[in-house]
Amino acid sequence: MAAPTVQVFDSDKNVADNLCSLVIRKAKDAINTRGHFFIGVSGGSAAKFLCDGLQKTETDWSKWRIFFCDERHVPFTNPECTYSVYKDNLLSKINFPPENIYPINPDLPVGECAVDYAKKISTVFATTEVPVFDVLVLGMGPDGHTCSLFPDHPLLQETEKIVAPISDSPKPPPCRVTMTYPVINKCRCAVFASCGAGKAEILKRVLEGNEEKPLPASRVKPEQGEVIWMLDVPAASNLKNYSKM
Ligand SMILES: O=C(O)[C@H](O)[C@@H](O)[C@H](O)[C@H](O)COP(=O)(O)O
Repeated sequence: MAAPTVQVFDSDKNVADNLCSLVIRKAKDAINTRGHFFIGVSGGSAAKFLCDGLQKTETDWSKWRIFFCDERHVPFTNPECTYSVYKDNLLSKINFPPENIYPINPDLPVGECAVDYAKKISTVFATTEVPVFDVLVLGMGPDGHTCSLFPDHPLLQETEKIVAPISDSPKPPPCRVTMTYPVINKCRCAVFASCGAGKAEILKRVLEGNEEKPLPASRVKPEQGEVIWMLDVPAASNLKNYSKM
């Protein structure tokens, strides 16, 4: 398990550009070596970065399989739905086979929905083992949460399920479906994109804190994979050691 790589850029635009370049590079490698590219995506600013940047790219979209690191348990028509953000702002603009993106089924009650989503992932990966994602694109909230894994929440202790429901999310909406550490920490590459001064304090704790009860974002430590943090200067401003790209 290597230490996280921290990359600091002079603007959020450069964070977005570099995030998209990394994803495209990883997609190319995965398609060349294994035939498919399995990616998990998140909401928030990471969604905007990916939707804006990836639509300009050349890739074989038929080889992509897109899943959600977490999703709000709301109908697709609800503006809070992360799947619809990608559908409206990326998929509608590229030639993407609609069957190769896997939203949750929000018509199921949240507990069943999580079970159904875990099954969907295992079916697409065609494995009974924990699936290995090529890339998980993650965001981090100002409380240090990532996916829908929040500080001090019992889901941080999940060791079996790869996807779990949550119905008491401190960040609204309260009901969500989220990947858990057993699958997150099997991925080949986890990349966080975090921008803005509002992230500076928590980033110092996440990256340099060495805390007894690590914050959710600090617990992203893929056994065989890498963790990359892409930050802008304001987000990185409290860190001791970093060099600007
Ligand atoms: O469903 C959600 O609420 C988001 O996925 C959320 O977890 C987000 O990733 C972080 O809050 C960081 O968001 P920003 O990068 O926009 O600050």
